[in-house]
Amino acid sequence: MAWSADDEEDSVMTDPTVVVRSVRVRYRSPSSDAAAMRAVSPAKRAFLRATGQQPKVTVDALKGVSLVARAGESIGILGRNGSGKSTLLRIIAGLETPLAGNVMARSTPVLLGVNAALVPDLPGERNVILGCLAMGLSKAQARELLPEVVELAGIGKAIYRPMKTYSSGMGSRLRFAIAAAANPDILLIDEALSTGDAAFKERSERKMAELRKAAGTVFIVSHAAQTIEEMCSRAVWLMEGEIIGDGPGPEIAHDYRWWSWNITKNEFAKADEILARCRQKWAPREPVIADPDMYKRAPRHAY
Ligand SMILES: Nc1ncnc2c1ncn2[C@@H]1O[C@H](COP(=O)(O)OP(=O)(O)OP(=O)(O)O)[C@@H](O)[C@H]1O
Repeated sequence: MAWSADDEEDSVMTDPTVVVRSVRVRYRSPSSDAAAMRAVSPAKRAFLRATGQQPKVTVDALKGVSLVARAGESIGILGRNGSGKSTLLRIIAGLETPLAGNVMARSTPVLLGVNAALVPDLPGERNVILGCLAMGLSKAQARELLPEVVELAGIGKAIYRPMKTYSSGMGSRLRFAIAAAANPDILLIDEALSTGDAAFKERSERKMAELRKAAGTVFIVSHAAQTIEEMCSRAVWLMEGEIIGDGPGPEIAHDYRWWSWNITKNEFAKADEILARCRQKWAPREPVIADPDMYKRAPRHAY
């Protein structure tokens, strides 16, 4: 089902694959900022200094994010560095628990991350088997998929070399091929697709179209508005942990690109205008699910 702002069904969403409701994620991180040290009590400051520690500060990575993904959608997640894109993917993958809110998924999402559990000392082909096993496939299924993964990754004879000898682009391509070959219902991709050449791009687009056709959902994180524009039916623009806009891929990517361009040119008033327009036109909506039983069937996180 294509995304449509005018779609009456938008308020009651049918066929959801992933539901993210009011998710907040907060990190506590040590900080060398002198102001952070000044903010703690004198006793605590003395303790931290004596033990060589730094005070902790709070980072609100996601500040109440809601979205519903539906079967057949490819959803791009756009935003500047530190806007919360990877955090959102990790939350959807169930790798982190939110401070508040919850995430439901129709099936276990497969996250293709830069830290996918592969072994740098082993050749690419051995890592394909390991990756498939990690996604729950049997050894026989993994062996069967090997040629398809090798073809999709398209890294030639490098497949026989240890992964630690790969360029970052080659590594990303192999990880994408491993994750996609298992035909997951929900595939989460963090920045892999911008690293390939034209042939890889075409193959990966074809694979993603296949997954979507099988009524799956693909999430793609990218800084590159063009990747989102070309590959995603829908896009979510994140800024400082909040959704600025959630709408058709090309339109959101266009707004994001214009906003970024104006920021680069120090045209802050124009950038603010684009932001305000996008917020107004493509504001995220609180999910209302046609089948509330889904929450009972597939709880991933509890309040
Ligand atoms: N483990 C962590 N501990 C503390 N802070 C974190 C942690 N992980 C992420 N953050 C902070 O949360 C915020 C969002 O980070 P996130 O990695 O989700 O951003 P991003 O949009 O994916 O960035 P990038 O485009 O640079 O990959 C950032 O301010 C980041 O510093």
